[in-house]
Amino acid sequence: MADTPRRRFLIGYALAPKKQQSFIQPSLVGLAADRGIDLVPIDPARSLADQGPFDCILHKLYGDDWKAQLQEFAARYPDVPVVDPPHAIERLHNRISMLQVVSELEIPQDQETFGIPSQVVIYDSGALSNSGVVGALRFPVIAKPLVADGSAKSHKMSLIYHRDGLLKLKPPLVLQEFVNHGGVIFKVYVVGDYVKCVKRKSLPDVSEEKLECTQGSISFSQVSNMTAQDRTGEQYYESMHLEEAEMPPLRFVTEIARGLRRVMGLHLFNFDVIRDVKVGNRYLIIDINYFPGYAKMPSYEKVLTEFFWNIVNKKKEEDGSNPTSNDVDNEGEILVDDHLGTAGEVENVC
Ligand SMILES: O=P(O)(O)O[C@@H]1[C@@H](OP(=O)(O)O)[C@H](OP(=O)(O)O)[C@H](O)[C@H](OP(=O)(O)O)[C@H]1OP(=O)(O)O
Ligand SMILES: Nc1ncnc2c1ncn2[C@@H]1O[C@H](COP(=O)(O)OP(=O)(O)O)[C@@H](O)[C@H]1O
Ligand SMILES: [Mg+2]
Ligand SMILES: [Mg+2]
Repeated sequence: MADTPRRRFLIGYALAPKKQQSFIQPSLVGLAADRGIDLVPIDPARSLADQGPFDCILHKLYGDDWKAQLQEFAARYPDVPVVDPPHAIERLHNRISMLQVVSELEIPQDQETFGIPSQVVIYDSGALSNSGVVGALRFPVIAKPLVADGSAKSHKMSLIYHRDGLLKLKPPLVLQEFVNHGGVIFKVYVVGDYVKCVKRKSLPDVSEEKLECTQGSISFSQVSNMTAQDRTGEQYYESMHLEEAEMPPLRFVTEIARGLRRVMGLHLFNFDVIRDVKVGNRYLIIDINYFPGYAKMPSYEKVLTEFFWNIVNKKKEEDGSNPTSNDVDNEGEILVDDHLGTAGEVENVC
């Protein structure tokens, strides 16, 4: 007797063209197809509810029209998961509400502690010269656009050495104390119950001497995404030995990832963590991003395919039955495959 054909699942994705190009690689589409999952593009210009039928919607699009489309879809197909719900993503579009979630985490802080850098939000230019507002901040500070909506503008930042450097800034923005962290940033990628921490180059430390003799400010954008070419001529980056930087403890980043996931109700995000050089066991979360650049994660195809499989098969991520395995290639990075609810499964395969 012939085998019953295996059921196929349809995941519709709605992504900006650049994101589609980086994320929807033939290798991902192929691996997912081997597991019975077809990834198909959604046309956002057409009614979403009239496309499909889908077993899951995957998206990173914003705007009221798209939100209305998702709402209409959810009303018609309440059982189809939308990864992730717009209301949960939206708190990441503001750099204040984004980091408020960190204070909601209930994680014991024994060997390591965590938090966020001191910061103030500035809505109007007058506040930039108001001692009552900026007086409590220690310089240098980083000025970040308040809005984090994925636009190039929302990534444009300045490192400000002194108070007079604040005056040319354009609110609304967040002024956040710059914390010396040895020029290394840890990016923790979360895919459902899967957590992976990698290290990247960051801004160099600012010494007291440098602070005293430096005027004004410098502008930068997406430092950890810079290529070697972007940095040509900068001796600092050439002299840095990223591979020597110690990783944060696995259990610690995994607990934070798990806590953030629970508080935010998101499946797909990453967060940026720095380690305070002055207090070696203190970690600061400085940024949380929805649906980041997963294609930069080694074996992202496998991790994402397992995630899709769990979603369409309605596997509870907490039940320990997630088949995501630890055997993916990790190229010297920390890889944690955290089956929520099952203790002691954190693994360092560096
Ligand atoms: O494009 P990539 O691969 O650099 O990914 C970007 C992320 O880089 P990362 O994975 O953290 O190194 C990037 O992370 P950072 O903000 O640079 O920490 C953002 O998530 C960015 O999305 P958006 O512009 O904020 O909507 C991400 O951009 P999109 O891919 O979503 O456009
Ligand atoms: N408080 C801080 N102290 C030291 N460096 C920081 C701080 N905040 C940001 N940075 C540096 O600036 C970069 C960009 O800031 P981030 O908040 O991650 O913005 P983006 O959303 O554009 O990635 C970080 O990757 C890190 O290198
Ligand atoms: Mg960042
Ligand atoms: Mg960001």
